[in-house]
Amino acid sequence: MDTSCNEYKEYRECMDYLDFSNISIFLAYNVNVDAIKYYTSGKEIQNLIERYGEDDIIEKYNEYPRKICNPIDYIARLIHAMANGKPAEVPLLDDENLNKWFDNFKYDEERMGGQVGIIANLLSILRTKKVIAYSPILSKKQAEMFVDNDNLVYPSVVDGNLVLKKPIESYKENDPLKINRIFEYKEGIEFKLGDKHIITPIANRFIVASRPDKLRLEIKEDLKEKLPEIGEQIDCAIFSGYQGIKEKYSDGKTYEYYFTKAEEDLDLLRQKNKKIKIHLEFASIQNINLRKNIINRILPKMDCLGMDETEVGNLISTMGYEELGQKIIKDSKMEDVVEASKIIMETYPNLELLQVHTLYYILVMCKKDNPLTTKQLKKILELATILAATKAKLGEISKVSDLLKGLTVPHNKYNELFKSIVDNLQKEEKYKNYKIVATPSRLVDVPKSTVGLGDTISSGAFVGYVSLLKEANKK
Ligand SMILES: Nc1ncnc2c1ncn2[C@@H]1O[C@H](COP(=O)(O)O)[C@@H](O)[C@H]1O
Ligand SMILES: O=P(O)(O)OC[C@H]1O[C@](O)(COP(=O)(O)O)[C@@H](O)[C@@H]1O
Ligand SMILES: [Mg+2]
Repeated sequence: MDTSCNEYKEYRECMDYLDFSNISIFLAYNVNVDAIKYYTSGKEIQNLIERYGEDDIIEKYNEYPRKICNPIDYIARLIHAMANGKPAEVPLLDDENLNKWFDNFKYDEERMGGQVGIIANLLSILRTKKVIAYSPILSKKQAEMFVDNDNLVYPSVVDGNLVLKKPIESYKENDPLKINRIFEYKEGIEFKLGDKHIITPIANRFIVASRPDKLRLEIKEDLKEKLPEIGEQIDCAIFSGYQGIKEKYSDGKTYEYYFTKAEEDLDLLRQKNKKIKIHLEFASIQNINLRKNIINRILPKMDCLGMDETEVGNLISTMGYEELGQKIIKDSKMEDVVEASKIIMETYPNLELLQVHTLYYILVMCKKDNPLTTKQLKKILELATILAATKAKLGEISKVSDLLKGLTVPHNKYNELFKSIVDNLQKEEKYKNYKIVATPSRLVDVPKSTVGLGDTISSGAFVGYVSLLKEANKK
């Protein structure tokens, strides 16, 4: 490559911001296999509609099922997602026949999935000092999907001692495998439902998330005792996957039990190291009761929060701001997202950084006295857009130099507009105690895939933040 070209200079500058070699991180809880099917034309959707009956699908479409209990629920929610072009994830009933029905699709590829799986591989490739990735189950196939680097380890307890070994040396022969089905669709796919003529407005993904009864979102007792020791070895942590908690399990345990455990995990991790920064990656949580529990019990223990536009809309609606939430889900206007962010930060003063990624912009809000400058925050967001564009283009980021591909994707056309919105908001009296920083996305027109882009953005921005904070605190 010509090292005197602008692209290379930008790449070098980006690399200066991408020095994660001073950061050790703990990740919990969700890892799975993403089985991905690409819908490339409306014909397949039209066939599904004909096969399962248009009237029944329309009825379900209007009902808006929050759990997939049969093929019609699936088709109805898939159509919703495709019509809006918004990211969506719906849990699947844990039922053998339904799983068999989903197995009948021809999946185009299998990939590492789940916030922990995606983030662990990314941060390992980006040369983070140490990545300790935990999930309650680790089968051989799952372990093989982790990148085989020395900086990526899985925690176990052997003879009463904490042992950090590569995932491939840590799997358990009888552990089950969790598979989520991902339905990716392109922009411009056309089909009809009743009198609706649907054209997908943008490429996006619809996730059918498995919720096996056997999988419990928790850190097993022996390892839990070691959390204070893990805490001493890390600078930060990302917790995710709470959307996988079920209200009730076959042995009578309930969500209350698992949320209590989850709260304990966070306290234990911080027990001997109060400086750790902890990020929550929010997700699509269909069940309102579970969403409330995540908000009321987990959010107050977090330092940083990351979410997409639908998730911020759902979060703020659940906090009682229904109208604002609906507006954000529909239009994702920056002014509304900033208003919601302020409400969230005021309600949860423990939050020092809030990050929202939308199709057209990525935004952070923090308190005015945050030690990082606006310029530094902007650079972190810039890095996040390059990571997202690279993954959107290639499907996977396999090496640092792949980021050159992301750099060739220009910012979208709303750069000046976003800049003036942020400048105006920042002048408003009500935001005088906050820093608001935004950058336009580098939108890939025809992405290879979109699943995992949010995890990529959030982890890149969060670790970039912690890394710069660590440097700033040294001075
Ligand atoms: N086609 C795309 N090119 C670049 N970046 C994209 C593209 N589509 C989506 N994005 C970004 O990824 C997040 C998705 O976040 P989720 O948490 O996975 O919903 C989106 O907000 C864009 O910033
Ligand atoms: O809720 P679950 O079953 O843990 O699954 C989370 C899903 O979200 C993902 O982590 C992707 O998230 P994003 O697209 O928001 O980055 C998938 O890989 C995974 O299938
Ligand atoms: Mg996401």
